Amino acid sequence: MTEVFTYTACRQLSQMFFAIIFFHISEYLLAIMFHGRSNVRLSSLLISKNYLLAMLISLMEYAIEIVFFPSLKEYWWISNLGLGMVVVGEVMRKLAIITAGRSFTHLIKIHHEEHHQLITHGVYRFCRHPSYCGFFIWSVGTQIMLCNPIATIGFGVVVWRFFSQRIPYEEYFLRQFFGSEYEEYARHVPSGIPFVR
Ligand SMILES: C[S@@+](CC[C@H](N)C(=O)[O-])C[C@H]1O[C@@H](n2cnc3c(N)ncnc32)[C@H](O)[C@@H]1O
Repeated sequence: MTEVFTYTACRQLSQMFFAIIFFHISEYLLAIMFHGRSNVRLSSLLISKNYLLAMLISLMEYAIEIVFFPSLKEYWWISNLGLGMVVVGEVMRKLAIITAGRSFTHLIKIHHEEHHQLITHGVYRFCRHPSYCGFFIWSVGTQIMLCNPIATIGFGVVVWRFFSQRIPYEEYFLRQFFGSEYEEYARHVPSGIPFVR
């Protein structure tokens, strides 16, 4: 029993830490690649207080459950499904960043800059917000990978609410920058976040 417990915790937690470290370092490096070192702040690591709190709560849930309900963590098909979601979400987000290039900024642009072009090709052909869709899949996937039922629901609700408010705000400016071109794009391509038009 102890051996299984150790293997399970070691494997699931190391997958989690690798996923987090890879996600943030690659975000930072891509930001430097497209915007130059002098234009990139540490905020491009995308680590906020709320994010740290959410990750801490998820690790607390994991610790409590692996001690009191260890069998909950032994559903390997669920954990592997989560791992698959982490990979798919990560690939989707990074494809979005690489496709949009300089048009992709971590902060929402509220003034039109010359180099900012409307991107509608690559992954942007399938949804208007592939990086948000990728992050949504990635973040919920991390909790499914840990077999954390409460944090899975919590992450899903919080991340969905965050993007359901951010998308209309972001698109208000995209409509100002690109006018009818963006209207036409938005008419034919879904947002990529469930139930967000
Ligand atoms: C964090 S990026 C997210 C981009 C997009 N929402 C996504 O999920 O892939 C935010 C910046 O991308 C820009 N942006 C969003 N969609 C865009 C598009 N289709 N073409 C060009 N810029 C876009 C916005 O103006 C904003 O400054």
